[in-house]
Amino acid sequence: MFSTDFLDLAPLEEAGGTVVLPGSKSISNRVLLLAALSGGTTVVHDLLDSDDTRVMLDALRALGCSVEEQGGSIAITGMAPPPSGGRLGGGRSDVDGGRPHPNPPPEGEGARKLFLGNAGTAMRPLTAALALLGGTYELSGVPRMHERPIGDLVDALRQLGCRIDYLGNEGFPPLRIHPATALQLDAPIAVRGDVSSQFLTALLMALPLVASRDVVIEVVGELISRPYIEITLNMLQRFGIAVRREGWQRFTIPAGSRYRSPGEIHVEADASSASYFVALGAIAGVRQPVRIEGVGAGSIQGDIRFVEAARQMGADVASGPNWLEVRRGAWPLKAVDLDCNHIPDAAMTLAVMALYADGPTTLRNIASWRVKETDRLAAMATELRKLGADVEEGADFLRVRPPRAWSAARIHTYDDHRMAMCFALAAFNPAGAHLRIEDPKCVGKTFPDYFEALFSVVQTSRPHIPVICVDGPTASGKGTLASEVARRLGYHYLDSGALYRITGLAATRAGLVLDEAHEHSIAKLAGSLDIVFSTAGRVLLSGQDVTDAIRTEEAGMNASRVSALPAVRTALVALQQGFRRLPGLVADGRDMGTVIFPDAQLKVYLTASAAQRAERRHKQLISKGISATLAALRADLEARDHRDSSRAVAPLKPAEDALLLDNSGQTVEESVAQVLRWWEEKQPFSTK
Ligand SMILES: Nc1ncnc2c1ncn2[C@@H]1O[C@H](COP(=O)(O)OP(=O)(O)OP(=O)(O)O)[C@@H](O)[C@H]1O
Ligand SMILES: Nc1ccn([C@@H]2O[C@H](COP(=O)(O)O)[C@@H](O)[C@H]2O)c(=O)n1
Repeated sequence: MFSTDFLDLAPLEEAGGTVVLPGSKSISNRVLLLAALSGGTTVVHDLLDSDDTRVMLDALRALGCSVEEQGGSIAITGMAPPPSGGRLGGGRSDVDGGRPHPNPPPEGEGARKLFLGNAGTAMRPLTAALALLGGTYELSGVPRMHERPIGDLVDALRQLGCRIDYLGNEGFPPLRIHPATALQLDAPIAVRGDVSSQFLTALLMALPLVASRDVVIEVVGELISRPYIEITLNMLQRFGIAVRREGWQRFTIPAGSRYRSPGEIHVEADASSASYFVALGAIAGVRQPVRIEGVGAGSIQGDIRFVEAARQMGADVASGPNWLEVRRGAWPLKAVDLDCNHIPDAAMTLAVMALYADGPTTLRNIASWRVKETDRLAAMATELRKLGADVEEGADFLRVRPPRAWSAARIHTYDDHRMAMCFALAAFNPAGAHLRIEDPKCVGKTFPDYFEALFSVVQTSRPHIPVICVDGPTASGKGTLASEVARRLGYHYLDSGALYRITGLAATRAGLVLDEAHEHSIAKLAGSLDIVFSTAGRVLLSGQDVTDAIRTEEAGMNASRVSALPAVRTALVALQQGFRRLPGLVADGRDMGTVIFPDAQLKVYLTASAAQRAERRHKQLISKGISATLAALRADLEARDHRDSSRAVAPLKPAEDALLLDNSGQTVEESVAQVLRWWEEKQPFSTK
């Protein structure tokens, strides 16, 4: 996951390849709660690992469920019934025993506190289940969760006899739940269906816990987002509850319903997450299709119907039971006028596809967007306008006219995963306008590796991929600076010196003398090195860890010797240029800006006085327990600098367009800040 402040997207050109999608959030959180409410153990395969599922798992643990990792799957052992099989919740007389028994708060504590982040799929169903199960709880979340309505659900539960207080604003979390006194199950329970379908879902999942008789739920108003109710009914069926339904207005939980674990259950991939890759294929699947694995025509998720909408806009989609393949069909895409009530989440992706359409696109019946992670109608309109689109925002619709002139834009994401994911698709704009996605880690809610997945199937020409070069003499701090700048920007990092160090080490180990007479043998060796830079910061040569072996002063000197041989340098060019991958690269060395990436967008030539550098290296070695004298170190580095800058090929020197940075008097943070400022000044959406 990209945990940077922002992620800059270079102009993208095409897409093609395969993505395997993570599990559905909607199914994952329903399955977790149902497993917790069932007796015995349920092994859940392909569970989504994201912020919202982590929040649910933490809550279930706090309630006394056992949660165990089992070879990539999760085993949930449900809340046990009370030891005596007796009644729960303060001695209610109308419900039977044997129901799940949440872990009560420790003696003396008022309420068990559950923090549910911004997960509506945890807040709503847990409110209903805990209100019926008994015990005292406080349910809270992030500030936005406290702005998301829950009043209709609380009203429905209060009709039943549940006792729930608002701890902040009336109608919104945080909530305090007390044990109910007596439950009224004889009259139908009325719940509004036109604000969020999660209220009905919450009741459908909670009421089987107390269905000593038929329990009827009546939906007031037009039920929105019906496909999510279909998922709920489907999951309930898998856990032994056969709800009877009359249209979309009346649902009956039969008397004697009781949760039964299916033992094992597979979570299908997220159809809403698939929408970004369906759109990707429609926009950029020019020479090859984008293949999506994990979800397909057989999906139980309503958002799979996004495929129909994408087809209407021109996407060429082939499908199998659990895969989709999407290519560009009509281009530009065809403008549409659509009722999106059945695909509220995925419809956000249509709003971005509309940027590439041949006329205005209208998305209707999307009022529910206003009460999601953010007010998505307002957020969408604001951010689409930044790109140059003409947008009309209605109470429950959005009309998008594609930009006449695209603008580079910083996309604010409002802590809303879907804003980040769908806006990334604007990077294919024909104007090549740059895009900055703010707070990219918000995708962690449902698809933590979204951007990694995206980068694995998109292509662009090399010159579009940003590169920052940091060249300079030894011990000037290039590696320290470059790796930190890469981390802050979410870019790849190339330590080109390590390649020469490895070559020197491999050649020495092969018994080759590091001189001109062996130039071609060393070059041949350099061209065939099996090198891995591990994510843990280790360097492997043919599977062997050489991290420490290449860091000695001797290895540095040997690197300098082999690097003076032109054939060796040539042998390493393609390898180094191969590091230029999306979303960008920071490379440090001696000739990054002059030879390897002459078109780099920013070149920095980093220096410090020889005395400073010798002192830094001295400290570095001493801290590793390696003894050295300042005088010897200074002599060594001056000898190395001399060899590096006087060699015939790619000598150490500043590129003509490099910015000079003498960091003798600077801290590491000051030099990093300086380079990031220079980088920012080069961005098209710079505030300067
Ligand atoms: N601006 C700075 N102020 C103080 N110390 C620094 C600064 N930059 C780097 N250092 C320290 O100097 C030492 C050498 O830095 P680093 O290894 O990054 O240099 P380098 O230029 O990459 O060296 P080489 O070319 O030999 O690989 C490190 O211990 C680092 O923490
Ligand atoms: N682009 C580069 C990088 C390094 N070298 C040579 O390798 C030696 C070791 O580099 P470090 O950055 O790890 O110290 C260095 O002294 C250079 O001789 C190079 O030529 N080109």
